[in-house]
Amino acid sequence: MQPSTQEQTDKEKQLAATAAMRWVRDGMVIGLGSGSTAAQFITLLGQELRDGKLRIQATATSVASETLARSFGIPLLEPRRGLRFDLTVDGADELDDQLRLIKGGGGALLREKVLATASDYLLIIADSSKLVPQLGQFPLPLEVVPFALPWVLDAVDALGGAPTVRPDKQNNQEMARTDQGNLLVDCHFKALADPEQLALQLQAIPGIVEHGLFLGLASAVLIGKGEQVVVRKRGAEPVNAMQFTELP
Ligand SMILES: O=C[C@H](O)[C@H](O)[C@H](O)COP(=O)(O)O
Repeated sequence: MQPSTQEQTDKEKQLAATAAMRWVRDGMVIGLGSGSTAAQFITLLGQELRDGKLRIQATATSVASETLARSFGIPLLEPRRGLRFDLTVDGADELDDQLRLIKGGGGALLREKVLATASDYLLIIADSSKLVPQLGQFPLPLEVVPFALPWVLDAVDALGGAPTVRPDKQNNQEMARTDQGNLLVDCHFKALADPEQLALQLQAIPGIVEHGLFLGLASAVLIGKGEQVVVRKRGAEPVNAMQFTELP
């Protein structure tokens, strides 16, 4: 029997997360991403740590990832000045061949961008459905301060973003809240002709704490496709992850 699309996607996520373990070195300080693919990576990392094969320290990008990391006894570092990460491993909702990303489908974009920016190496792990010719089919998430919501919606509408406020998963009548207590707005631009320009426009709107465009941040992307995992770097041909040698 052929595996379902969901089974295939899950397998590709698992393969990408497994390949990412090649990037991990003993003693590293690691940023832990959020979402289902990052959770696979945290699980593998936790298992190695439990088996005594690895000593690392980490900081998580969401309460959910922190809880998972704690369940394996991964030592967690609180935010502090000067803290940098040797490596952060995270998922993505969409990515293009220039390693531009849309993130925040799970609402964790703010902490994810903070850690991505404080990292020497951001490794993105994803299944093959995430690689697209042009960003924008996946709604672009914004984290928004509740007081500013009406004006943010007006401003995003004026940019053609057809914004919707994300409902809470458990209770559709309520609005979803981020780990910081802010709201999430999803923008339906459909196709992002100029992500860099859009990022500047969004940054200029008061009340938007962060947007889900991650531009120039990813060092490399690991994509599970079928039985293989390929590494993509900006301006380079994809390489099989097992043969890739430019590890951090
Ligand atoms: O806010 C969530 C994050 O940006 C995730 O990394 C992203 O949504 C991808 O999640 P998944 O690995 O579950 O597809």
